[in-house]
Amino acid sequence: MKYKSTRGLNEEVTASQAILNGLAADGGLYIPTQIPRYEITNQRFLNNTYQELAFDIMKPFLEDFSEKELKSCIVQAYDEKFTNELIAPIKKIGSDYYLELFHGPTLAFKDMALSILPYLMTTSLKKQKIKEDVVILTATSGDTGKAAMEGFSDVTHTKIIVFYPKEGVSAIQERQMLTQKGENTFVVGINGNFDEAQTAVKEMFNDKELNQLLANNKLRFSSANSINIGRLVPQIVYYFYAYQQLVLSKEITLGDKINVSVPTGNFGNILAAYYAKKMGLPIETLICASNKNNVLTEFFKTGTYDKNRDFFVTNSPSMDILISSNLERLLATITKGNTQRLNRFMSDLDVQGSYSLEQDEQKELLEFYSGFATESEIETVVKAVFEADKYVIDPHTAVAKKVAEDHQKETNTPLKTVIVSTASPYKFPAVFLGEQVDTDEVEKLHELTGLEIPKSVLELVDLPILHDRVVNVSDMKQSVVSILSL
Ligand SMILES: N[C@@H](CCOP(=O)(O)O)C(=O)O
Repeated sequence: MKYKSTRGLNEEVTASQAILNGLAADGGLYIPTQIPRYEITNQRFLNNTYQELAFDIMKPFLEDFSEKELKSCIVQAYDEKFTNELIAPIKKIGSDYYLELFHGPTLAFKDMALSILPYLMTTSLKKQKIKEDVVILTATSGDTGKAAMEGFSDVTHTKIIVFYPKEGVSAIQERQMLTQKGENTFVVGINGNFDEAQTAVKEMFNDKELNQLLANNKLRFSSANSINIGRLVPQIVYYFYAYQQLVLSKEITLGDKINVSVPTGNFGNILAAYYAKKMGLPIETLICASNKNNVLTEFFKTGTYDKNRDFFVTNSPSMDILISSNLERLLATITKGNTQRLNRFMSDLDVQGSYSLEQDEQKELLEFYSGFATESEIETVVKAVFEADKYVIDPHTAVAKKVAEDHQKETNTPLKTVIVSTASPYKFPAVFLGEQVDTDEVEKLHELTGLEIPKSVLELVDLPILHDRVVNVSDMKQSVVSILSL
């Protein structure tokens, strides 16, 4: 198994090279040259622990990792830093199935991949005999940044620089980032939105002058965003694991189809579900759930992607995104290797802010159902779920729940739908409480719901603020130069 660029660069690289590079040299995203099959009827599937399943699913994607290397990465990643021994438990609430992906150290689904990425990265450095240190450039709308810094904190031969929209994350998300320890961690607020952060980061990856400066200082860039296949591949695992749990609890029979509803921003999480389906997981419909920044809803309904619209800062900030990077990987499947066509889409997106698929290219979109939730719908859902079942969900999960309901109403599907629960409600207490609250006021959520406050949230209030950089978007490159003393 090798990886190639979505944009047609005539070079195939190994998994460890793709992980180290992050982005291909032509600006494209790495995609696997083939998607391996995983038979859920195999003898091991139903008996596997999360860690064992992670090995079986990830191994074919990481062909140049030895069995010993991959097992060591998995064992170090999925350990007691997850507060639930199942790592990614399914909770049946009423007639819903929530796949809880927030039991990691930073309380968001990003921990599922960012707990293992540092190990994959350092193993890749050794495998490729690279003497340079890696600078992980990351753009975040709130969750990736903290999870990436936590994962890479004080990891030798790495430095991590995170850019986040200063006015576009929750108070808890910001405090989580600003209190991050580790000599090698840097976080920079920007006067701009996530799209601007991500675009500038991608530009830096392909900035020849900057890369030369890095090389002169024995450094090289990589990414902790889901554009890196080292982020994407570990995210495939929990879809199989969810299915396994549904079978074991007799909610479904092995072979039954299910739907998954995924809160979607940068399109990485739902793309992992799409890859799981291609590998053989019986998923009928991939429900792409957006917030008010509903560029993807329109895309799946019309075949036109148009980012020329207002950018809203919402109560589900991690999904405040209008340029969903990973959609490029879906386009690579849709265009069936016609990289000229894909490049046309990408340049149209750059130049005019939109592109449209032809009728025959829209067939693959039928795998998806799309919908969105407004801010007030999110609040209503959060409250309704609590009133009905005394279960607290975060606003991103509420988006997935609302769009799953829309899908159910519209299609009357008899299939079970897994709602992907991407963050702890304690990261966004304001939505339940109906008022902005600071870090020292989160017990209000506990008083009203009885939901246990995670230790890491309780500790936040006493941790010192360690980062205070804020820059304009146009100064992001300069801030990297200055942080790295280039
Ligand atoms: N929702 C993300 C945005 C970046 O997405 P990623 O999955 O590509 O890292 C965030 O919380 O930062």
